[in-house]
Amino acid sequence: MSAIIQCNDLSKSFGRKTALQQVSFELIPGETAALIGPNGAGKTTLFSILCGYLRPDSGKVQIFGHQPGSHSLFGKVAALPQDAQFDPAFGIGEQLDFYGRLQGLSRKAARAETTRVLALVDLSEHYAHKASALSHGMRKRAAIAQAFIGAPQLILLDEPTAGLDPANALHIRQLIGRLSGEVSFMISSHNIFELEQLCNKVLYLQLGQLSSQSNSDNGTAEQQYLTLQLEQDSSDGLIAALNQLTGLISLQQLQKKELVLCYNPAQNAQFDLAVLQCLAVNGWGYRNFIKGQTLEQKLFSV
Ligand SMILES: Nc1ncnc2c1ncn2[C@@H]1O[C@H](COP(=O)(O)OP(=O)(O)OP(=O)(O)O)[C@@H](O)[C@H]1O
Repeated sequence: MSAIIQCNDLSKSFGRKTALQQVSFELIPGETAALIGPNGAGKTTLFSILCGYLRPDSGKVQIFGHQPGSHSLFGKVAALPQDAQFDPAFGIGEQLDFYGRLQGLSRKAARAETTRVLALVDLSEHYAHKASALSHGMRKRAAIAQAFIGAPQLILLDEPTAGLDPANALHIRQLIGRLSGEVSFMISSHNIFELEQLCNKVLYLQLGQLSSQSNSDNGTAEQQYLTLQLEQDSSDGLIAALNQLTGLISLQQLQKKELVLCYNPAQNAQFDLAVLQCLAVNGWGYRNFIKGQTLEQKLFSV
């Protein structure tokens, strides 16, 4: 299967500051990738290289087999930069029309495309409004609409929900989730929970190096995980009872109310049911019963 993004040994420095060091990864069709890392890890630098705004010092990067920024990618790759801004002097619809025109659409087609993408982000009524008249969340949604213009096959979103309230962030997550069957996304965010819901591939950058690439599978045929969030603090009695269950490999207490159970499904295909029964019989309540580990647990081995 040919890769959508292919990065090999990508390095980039700014003076003596190394922003990326021999970063290699690929994104294949059907994958939605999360780019995670602490402040200064190199996420924006990597995005800028993928968008063709910056050139790497060394290494190779190809998108759909072409160099980032190349003419062949015109209309195929769209991006939402972290600090995307609209000109405060013009209506947002007019500016979206302009982006459509830049993609080669006729005036009429560009207007129709603006109508479509404004509806996607729930801003249909705001065609004529200037950016300065919109709230921060609405401006962010309008910027995201810009990335959906035309028919891009890859959309790079740098912190798409940063600064949004929970309702607006949910709206954007739902939109990305809905479109991810048709379009490939690469998304950077500090919100691990959000990325866990949206992405099936995780790239973890730290000090410019890719320290972990995990596909969000949840274990192997021999080893599966259950995460249990309890209503009350766990007790010796509860842990002793769970330790009796057939198939249990290990039990880890992450917090007073959170346990991760690793088990072998070949030894007990109904392990999850057995856990629920054990809780019910003993009158122990639970708030959440998650099949698998959370992304936070996987990345940071907590
Ligand atoms: N134009 C630049 N000139 C000098 N140093 C830069 C430049 N751009 C980035 N850097 C440095 O490169 C490193 C990576 O920065 P980058 O912005 O890519 O990180 P990031 O992971 O996007 O951070 P954040 O989460 O804070 O946005 C940082 O140490 C930063 O200071």
